[in-house]
Amino acid sequence: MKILLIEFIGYKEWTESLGYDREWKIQDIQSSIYKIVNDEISRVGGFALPVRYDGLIILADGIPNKHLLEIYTKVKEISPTKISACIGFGKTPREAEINAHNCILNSLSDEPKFSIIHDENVVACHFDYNNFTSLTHELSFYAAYMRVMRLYSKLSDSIYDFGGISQYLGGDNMIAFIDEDTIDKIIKIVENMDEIKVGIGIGKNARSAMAGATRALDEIRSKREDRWKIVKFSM
Ligand SMILES: Nc1nc2c(ncn2[C@@H]2O[C@H](COP(=O)(O)OP(=O)(O)OP(=O)(O)O)[C@@H](O)[C@H]2O)c(=O)[nH]1
Repeated sequence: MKILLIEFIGYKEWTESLGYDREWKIQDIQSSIYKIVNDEISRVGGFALPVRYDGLIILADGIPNKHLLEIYTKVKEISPTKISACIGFGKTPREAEINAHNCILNSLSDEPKFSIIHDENVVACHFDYNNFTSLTHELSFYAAYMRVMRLYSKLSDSIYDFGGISQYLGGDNMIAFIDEDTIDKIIKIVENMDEIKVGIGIGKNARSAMAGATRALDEIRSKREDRWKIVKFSM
C-alpha cells in the first residue's frame, strides 16, 4: 500500500504565535487546507484523511507521482508553516504510514523525492450504524453522536491491530482503509457487532474504492438482508 504523509513542521509554535484568541483562526485555516486538499486529491482519484489536522494522510495507490507532487506543492503554498512529506510503502496502510513518518523524521532535504513503486488495489470499508436516525430521535443529537464515537473508537483499535487506518466521516459514518488480505477479518468483526453494517469497495485508487463502498452500502439497504457486501468499482 502507498501513503503520502504530509506533516506541518513547527505547527505548535505557529499556533502559539496567534495569541489567546486563536482557536477560531486555527479551525478556519485547518478547514480551508483540508477543503483544498480534498478537492485536488479527489480530482486525481485519491482520498485525504485529515486525522489530526496538523498533517494529512493521503491514500496514494493509483495516483501518479506527478499528481502527488502537485498536491505537495499546493499544500506548501497554502500552509502557514513549513511542510515535510514522504511516500511510505507497506503491506498494510498502517505499515505504509509508519514508513512515511519515519522517512519524514530521517529526511535531510526540504524537497521530497518520490520513488516509483507499483500500485496496489485500495480497499475502503464504509461502516454505518444501523438506524442512527431513530437513535437520534430516542436519545438526542449529541447523545447519539457519543454512542457512535464510543463504538467507532473500539472499532478503530481493532482495525489498526489488523493494519488498517480509519477516519470518522460525520453522522454515523466511519471509513477504514485496509489491505485486500484483511477483508475476512473486517467481515468477522462486523458479524460480531449487531449495531453496524459495512460496505466494502475495492478499486484501483481510493476514490473508486470509496464509491464501491458507498454502492455496497446502498445495496445492503435495498434488501436489508446482509450486514456486509463487497463491490469492485472502476472509474
Ligand atoms: N459522511 C456521510 N454522512 C452520511 C452519508 N449518508 C448519511 N450520512 C449521515 O449519516 C446520518 C444517518 O444516515 P443513514 O445512515 O443513512 O441513516 P440511518 O437512520 O442509520 O439508516 P440506515 O443506515 O438505513 O440504517 C445522516 O443524517 C447523515 O448525517 C454519507 O454517505 N456520508
